[in-house]
Amino acid sequence: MTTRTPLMAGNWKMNLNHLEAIAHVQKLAFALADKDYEAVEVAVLPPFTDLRSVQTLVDGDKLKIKYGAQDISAQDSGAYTGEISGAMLAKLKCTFVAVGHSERRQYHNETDELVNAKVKAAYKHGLTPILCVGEELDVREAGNHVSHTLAQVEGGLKDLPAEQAESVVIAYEPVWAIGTGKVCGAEDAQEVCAGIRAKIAELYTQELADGVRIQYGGSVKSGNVAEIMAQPDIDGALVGGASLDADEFVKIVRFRDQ
Ligand SMILES: O=C[C@H](O)COP(=O)(O)O
Repeated sequence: MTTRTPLMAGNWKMNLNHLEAIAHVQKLAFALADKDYEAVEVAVLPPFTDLRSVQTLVDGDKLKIKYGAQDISAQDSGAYTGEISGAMLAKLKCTFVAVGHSERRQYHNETDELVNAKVKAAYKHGLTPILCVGEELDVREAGNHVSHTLAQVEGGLKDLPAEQAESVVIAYEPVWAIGTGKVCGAEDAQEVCAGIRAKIAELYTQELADGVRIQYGGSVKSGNVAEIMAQPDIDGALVGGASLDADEFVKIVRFRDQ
């Protein structure tokens, strides 16, 4: 049986300036240092303006916490005002980059085609994309949540070679559960995550799909993380609001203790 190391990632969204970021990561590192958390990968996704400060801290103190960006340009360089390239993120030694978060899809009209180009840009620069997918409330109510989400997975991975797809992280985030306090039931989330794994097996191989990590995101807290992580096809969490509270995020990382 394939063992997948859980990935607990905090997506700070547009919160915490670079000074607050340093204090926050120091707090996380201190709180996590007193107990072995080797079996869980921990990452933070700060705003772009914090990344250099986080890199300096992580490098300087040799922290095990990984970090990444919340978005990436599909372009390599040039006249794209406001965009940040994969090369820039790689230079800051980012490990991860979130791609296609629902807030990017909703507020910046990101399509599956653009998301796919961003996934490819991430790999081009040695970054691991966290491909975010998930349905809106009306889609869930119409019973089309699985097909909708699988279409986003297929679109995001289009023409991606197996040697890249094998390391992709998929984050299933039902849009109606993001920041609302409404958690998708663990079994409902499992249903979709199992579907995602089956779709990846169909696109590639079962062996490849068995190694891909699938996160759940949407109002994850210390109080519900254990039940979510107990699902066989859920390998981590993409945590928004609760990741801004260092003590709460540490509890989420230590989901096995909850
Ligand atoms: O990327 C994280 C998700 O959007 C979840 O956010 P949330 O934990 O605040 O619901």
